[in-house]
Amino acid sequence: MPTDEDFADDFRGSELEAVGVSAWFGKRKVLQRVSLTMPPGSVTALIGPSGCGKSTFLRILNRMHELVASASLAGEVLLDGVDVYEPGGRITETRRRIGMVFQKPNPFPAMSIADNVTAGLKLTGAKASRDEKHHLIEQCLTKAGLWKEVRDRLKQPGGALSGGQQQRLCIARSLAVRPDVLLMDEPCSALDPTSTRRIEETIAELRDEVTIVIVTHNMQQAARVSQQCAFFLAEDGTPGQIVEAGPTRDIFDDPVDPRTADYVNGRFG
Ligand SMILES: Nc1ncnc2c1ncn2[C@@H]1O[C@H](COP(=O)(O)OP(=O)(O)OP(=O)(O)O)[C@@H](O)[C@H]1O
Repeated sequence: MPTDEDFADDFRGSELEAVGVSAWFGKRKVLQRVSLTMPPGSVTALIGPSGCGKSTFLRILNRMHELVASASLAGEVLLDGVDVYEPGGRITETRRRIGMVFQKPNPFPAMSIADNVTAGLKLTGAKASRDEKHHLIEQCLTKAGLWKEVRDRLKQPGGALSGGQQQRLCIARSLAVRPDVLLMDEPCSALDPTSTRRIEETIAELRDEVTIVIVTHNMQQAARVSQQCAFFLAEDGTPGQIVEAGPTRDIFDDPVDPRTADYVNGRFG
């Protein structure tokens, strides 16, 4: 059961590194030798046109890719230097340490707000007293920027919240199992501009504690929230590759590759 001290002392995020990652669906190769370091204390944005493999790459990072029957992959994903695909490695532990927030908010709609936050603890087998749970609920909802809005209605169903609130509830649920990395797959694409801003503020507040990797189609959002960007491209039916990765400012203001400049300036994609 995580305590305040855990969050305060060692909830600092981990380094995630993809080394030569390729991916297939059946015989079709969709990613070609992608390498990327995602450092702690920072937000890495994955950008690029539709279909270039950003979501596939994200799902490889926490072993969700293998849930698809036809899917296969090559390469390594190192979490603090240890390959998450190492034989004998525990999938549930990888998915606990590397959490995921999806495009569409997916709280358990009939479950209370409070129970939604602690829902992941059952999967990890963590035991907690009532007081510990209450403390964790407040802590995670606070970190997700939702506590003040819901503290008087914790027993109401998660499905009764607005879309933006539901997404912040999902972030709180992810945080409750104390991840080292949080993957976010277009977390704002179903939200209005105000809710989007609220999530972006939450991301900014969380990045000192958990390494964040976010897929976004919104270039303004990538520029606002990330410190590092990776531009993916799958040209003419070839598998997706990283054209260029580096500090966000360089990718937007001084990219090396003309294709990066064209993409971030909205000339294609
Ligand atoms: N479950 C699947 N089965 C077969 N092919 C898939 C599957 N999921 C994705 N693909 C294919 O893999 C390629 C990469 O898809 P992916 O969703 O990773 O791209 P993306 O860059 O995230 O796209 P978008 O920005 O539209 O979400 C695409 O050609 C897609 O059609």
